[in-house]
Amino acid sequence: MTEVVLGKNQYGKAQNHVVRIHRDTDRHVIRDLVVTSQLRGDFEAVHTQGDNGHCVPTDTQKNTVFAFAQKYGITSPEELLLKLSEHFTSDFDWVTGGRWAADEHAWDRINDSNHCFVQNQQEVRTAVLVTDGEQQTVISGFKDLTVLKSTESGFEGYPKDQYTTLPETTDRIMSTDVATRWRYNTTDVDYDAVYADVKRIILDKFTDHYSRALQETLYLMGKAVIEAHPEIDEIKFSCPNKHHFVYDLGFCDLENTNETHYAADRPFGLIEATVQRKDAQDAEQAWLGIAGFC
Ligand SMILES: O=c1[nH]c(=O)c2[nH]c(=O)[nH]c2[nH]1
Repeated sequence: MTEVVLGKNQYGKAQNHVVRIHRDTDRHVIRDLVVTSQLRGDFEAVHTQGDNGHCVPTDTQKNTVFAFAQKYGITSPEELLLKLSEHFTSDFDWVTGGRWAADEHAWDRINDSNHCFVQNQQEVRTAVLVTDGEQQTVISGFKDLTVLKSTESGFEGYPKDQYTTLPETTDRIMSTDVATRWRYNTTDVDYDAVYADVKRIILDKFTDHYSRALQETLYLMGKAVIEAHPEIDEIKFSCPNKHHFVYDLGFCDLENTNETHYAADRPFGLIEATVQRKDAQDAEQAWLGIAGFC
């Protein structure tokens, strides 16, 4: 007789798109979030017995996201996720944890208007909260922050074999779409302020040195974040190296001294790294469910 058991599971409502206007004064504030709520706990019977007695509907989870946005406002994505987690784990005693995630699109004011906004397409902010019993782990980040430096980057000194054709360079374009996530070692955080500061550090570091490889630049970014923020134990990056090749215009006798480039969209280098506080606690469980490296 083959024995079959239920393994790890979680369920909920994905991608609840909630736009909350804070309109206590004429100067409105907009928070635009896509929120996913998933519960973990004793859901054996719903899977194996057809017994929904423990199955808090995904529809209820969706309603709770919108109700909490209204009731508490959205001060930061992370704080909304923490409220959802505390609610579900305290109101339903078989819910022992879960995973809550939010992507946030930022809006800027048009001409400093009180109520007209233009979407800021710079990056998408991300937040994940994983709750397991008493343990709450918050991982924040962003993706799709496209940056480019037109000089102060090179790549030399690499090993060469019979397959190497890449010429060494001390002056190339370096460009990437920064995707990063960082893990907090506490939930006592001013999430919006730290977010703004981590983004500032990453952009500052991108500019402040001659880069010998994208790897070096990512490490310097991560190191600066960990040094400046004791509440962050590790930060991960996943960054494409968006190659820009100097276009050979010899066919029409035009000189091209590092000016006109062919921006190749593929293949691309893919540079991924974790920078962490030495001796920080391992938190692999919290990273599970994050697609790709980060
Ligand atoms: O910054 C870089 N890192 C690499 O590992 C690499 N490999 C490559 O071909 N070009 C580059 N550039």
